[in-house]
Amino acid sequence: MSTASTAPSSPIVHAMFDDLAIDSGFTTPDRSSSPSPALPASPLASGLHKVAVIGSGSWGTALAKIAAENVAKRTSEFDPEVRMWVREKQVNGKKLTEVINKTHMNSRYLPDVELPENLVAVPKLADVVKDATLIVFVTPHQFLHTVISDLKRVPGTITPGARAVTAIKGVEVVGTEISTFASLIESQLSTPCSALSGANIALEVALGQFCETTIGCPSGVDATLWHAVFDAHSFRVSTVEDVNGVSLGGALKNIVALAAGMVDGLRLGGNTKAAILRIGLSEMTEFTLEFFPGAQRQTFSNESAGIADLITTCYGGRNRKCAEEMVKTGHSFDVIEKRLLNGQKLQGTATAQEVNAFLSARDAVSKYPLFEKVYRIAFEGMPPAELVKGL
Ligand SMILES: NC(=O)C1=CN([C@@H]2O[C@H](COP(=O)(O)OP(=O)(O)OC[C@H]3O[C@@H](n4cnc5c(N)ncnc54)[C@H](O)[C@@H]3O)[C@@H](O)[C@H]2O)C=CC1
Ligand SMILES: O=C(CO)COP(=O)(O)O
Repeated sequence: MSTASTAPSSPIVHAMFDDLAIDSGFTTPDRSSSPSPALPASPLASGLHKVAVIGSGSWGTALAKIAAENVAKRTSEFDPEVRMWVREKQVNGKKLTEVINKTHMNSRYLPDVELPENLVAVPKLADVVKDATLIVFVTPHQFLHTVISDLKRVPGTITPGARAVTAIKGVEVVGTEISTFASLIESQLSTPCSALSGANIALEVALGQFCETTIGCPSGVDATLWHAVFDAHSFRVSTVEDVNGVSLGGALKNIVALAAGMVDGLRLGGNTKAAILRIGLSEMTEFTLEFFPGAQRQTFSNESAGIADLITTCYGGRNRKCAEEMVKTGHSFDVIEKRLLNGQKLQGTATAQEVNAFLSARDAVSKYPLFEKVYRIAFEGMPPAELVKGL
C-alpha cells in the first residue's frame, strides 16, 4: 500500500496517461463569458466519456444528480446515462433500485429531491462500472475495501484508461503508515484518482443551494474532466494539485466536528466553539503538513475543502449532532448512530480512532491534544467536560 509522501499520486499510473496531456486544468474557467473547454479524449471507441457513481447515500445521490445534469448538456462529449451503484434494499416492500428508477427519487437516503431521468440506479457493481471512463467513489469509508475487492475480483471490470475521484471522507491507517483513499484507489485499481471535498452538506447541495467544492487532481487532464463533470452554477468547483491536502481536510474536520458537538452538548457558548474550530483547524493543518509533506497550507486556509467544510460540519453535520447527543445522554456513538441517522454512517468516530492509532504508533499523540481528547471521550470514558481543560 502507498504511504504518506510528497507525491500526490503514482507516477506509473500517470505515465499511462501522458499521451492525453493538455494544458494544465488547474484554473477555474470563467464560465460567464467563455465556452466550456474541450475535453481530453475518452479511451472508449465511441469517443464519449461515461460517468459511474459508486455509492448512493445522501452524498452519492447528490453528486450523481449534478453529474447527470451536467452530462446531459454535453452529449457530444459524454454518454448521457449516469449509472449509480445502489446496494439493494427493500423499501416498503419494493426494491430500492426500482423505486429510484421509477419515481426518480432516492426515498431511502435523499427523500423529496427530484433526480434526473438519465440517472439510473443499478444493483450490480460490475454493471455500474462497465465502460465507465470516469468513476466516482462515494461510499461511507467503512465499505471502500469491500468495493475495491469486488472490483478487482473480475479482471477487466475497470475500463483501461478510466479515471477515478473519491468523495469519501476518511483515512487509511496501517500501523505507522497513513495514506489517503485517493492513493489507495490508485494503487489498487491502477486509475489516477482525484479527491473531491468541500463544505457540502448533501441535502443542501441537492436542493441547489449555492456552495463550493475543491477537487484535488493529480494532473491537469483530471482537473479538466472532473471540473466538466461537477461544476455547476450552484456548485462551484475549484481544482487544485493538492490531492493530499483536500483528502486530509475532509477526513480530519470530522474529528473536530465531534468536538464541536461535544461543546454544544455541554451547553458552552459561541466563544468556546470558535476556539475549538481554531484549534481544530490548526491541528488539521499541522498534522497534514507533518505526515504529507507536499500538502499545501493554503488548501486549509483558502479552499472549501479546508476552513469552509470545517465550519459547515461543525454547525450542521451529522458528526456534530451525534456528539451533542452523546454528551447529553451518555450513550455510545454506535447506539446514537443507529437511533439518529436512519442507516447513514458517522465518519468522524472511525477517523478519530484511526488517527489516534496512527499517532500512538508514531509516539506523537501529545502533539495533537484536541484529536486525543475527542478520541478519549468517545472511546475511553473520559468525561466530556475534560474536552476544553488544558488545551
Ligand atoms: N452526507 C453528506 O452530507 C456528505 C457526505 N460525505 C462523505 O461521503 C461518503 C458517503 O456518505 P453518504 O453518501 O452520506 O452515505 P450515508 O452515510 O448516507 O450511508 C448510506 C450509504 O451506505 C451504504 N451502505 C450501507 N451499508 C453498506 C455496506 N455494508 N456496504 C456498502 N455500502 C453500504 C448504503 O447503501 C448507502 O449508499 C462519506 O465518507 C461522507 O463523509 C461528504 C460530503 C457530504
Ligand atoms: O462532510 C460533510 C459536509 O461537507 C458532512 O458531514 P457529516 O458527515 O458530519 O454530516
